Amino acid sequence: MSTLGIAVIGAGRMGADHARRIGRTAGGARVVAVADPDAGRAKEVAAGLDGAYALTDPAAAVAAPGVGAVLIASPAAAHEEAVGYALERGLPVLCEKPLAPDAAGALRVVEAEQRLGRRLVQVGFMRRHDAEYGLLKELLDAGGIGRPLFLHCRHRNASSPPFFTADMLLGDSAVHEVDAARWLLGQEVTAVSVFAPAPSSLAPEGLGDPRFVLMETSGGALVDVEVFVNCGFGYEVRCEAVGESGSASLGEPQAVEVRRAGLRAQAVPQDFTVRFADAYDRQLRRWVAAAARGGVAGPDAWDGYAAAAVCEAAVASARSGVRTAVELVERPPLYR
Ligand SMILES: NC(=O)c1ccc[n+]([C@@H]2O[C@H](COP(=O)([O-])OP(=O)(O)OC[C@H]3O[C@@H](n4cnc5c(N)ncnc54)[C@H](O)[C@@H]3O)[C@@H](O)[C@H]2O)c1
Ligand SMILES: O[C@H]1[C@H](O)[C@@H](O)[C@H](O)[C@@H](O)[C@H]1O
Repeated sequence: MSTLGIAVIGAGRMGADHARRIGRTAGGARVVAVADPDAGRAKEVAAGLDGAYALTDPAAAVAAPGVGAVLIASPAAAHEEAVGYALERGLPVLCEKPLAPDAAGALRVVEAEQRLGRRLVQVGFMRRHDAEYGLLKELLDAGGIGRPLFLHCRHRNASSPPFFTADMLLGDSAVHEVDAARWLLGQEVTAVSVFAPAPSSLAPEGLGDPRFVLMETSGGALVDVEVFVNCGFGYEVRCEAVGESGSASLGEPQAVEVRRAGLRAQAVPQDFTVRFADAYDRQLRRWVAAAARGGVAGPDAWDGYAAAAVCEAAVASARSGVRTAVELVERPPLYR
């Protein structure tokens, strides 16, 4: 089997992390080019990879000799353009979430794939590759707790980066729960309402952190999400599914429990690269195997579009204070 050459677009935190993982865990692939407008970052990441070269132009990286697939980890606003470079060349793509910052951009990707007549774009909703989420999905699909009535979700980050905005709290963070809910339930989100307590005085001003998101689904379930990106104590993602005949939950701490000095304690992971390390590896292995055959293995461009549309409605609801319906175009046959 020949080795799949990958161009990594965006050499920040996630680009660097994925690039390292490709060499370590995704057999049959290697990074051949790294592109970032910040030449120093591209060089630094490429230097840690055997034989990869650094560029500042994403289009040139995608067109570089030996590139057979593209991993995009630039900021959301740059995703659509980079996906376009890959699709022009018929190359498989793993694009970090969100597929685009708005539904219109994500829909243009769906339309470009339809013109090609092939699904080439996978979106980096890595929770679908997490072992606990996988078990919950199997249980729900098997009817193990009956018809699902509720998903109660919590999404907490220790702190948000300096560039984080109120809209990103929904489009960049809660977007994971939007995708997970659609996937776990096998239903679309039809309406969304966003509520907020008085913002945490410990969060950056103007961020409106935390938020409470309530989603209604096509099958009559309700999904609530606490998104709190400056909780201070660590990274915590939990989900409890409640069905007609039982409940199931994930995200309880997996760490060793220590009893000392009158306390019983377990460490909380400090960020996503720890909590979802296995999921990122599994996502890469599955994508590399599928990309070598010219396809995808996980959430596709339609999923990226549907999630973007829900987040856009959530942003509208957060601004207006009003329940907002989610409008989706008809699902094209390519994604059925
Ligand atoms: N799946 C996850 O758990 C997860 C976690 C963190 C971030 N993300 C996603 O990954 C993406 C990147 O996030 P990050 O935390 O690595 O951000 P980052 O700011 O650390 O890195 C982004 C990099 O992209 C570069 N860049 C800017 N414009 C570019 C362009 N037009 N083309 C190529 N590179 C460009 C920047 O110079 C920077 O080096 C975002 O979409 C984010 O939502 C996903
Ligand atoms: O980009 C990151 C990433 O997607 C994390 O998984 C999520 O927990 C953060 O809230 C988000 O900002």
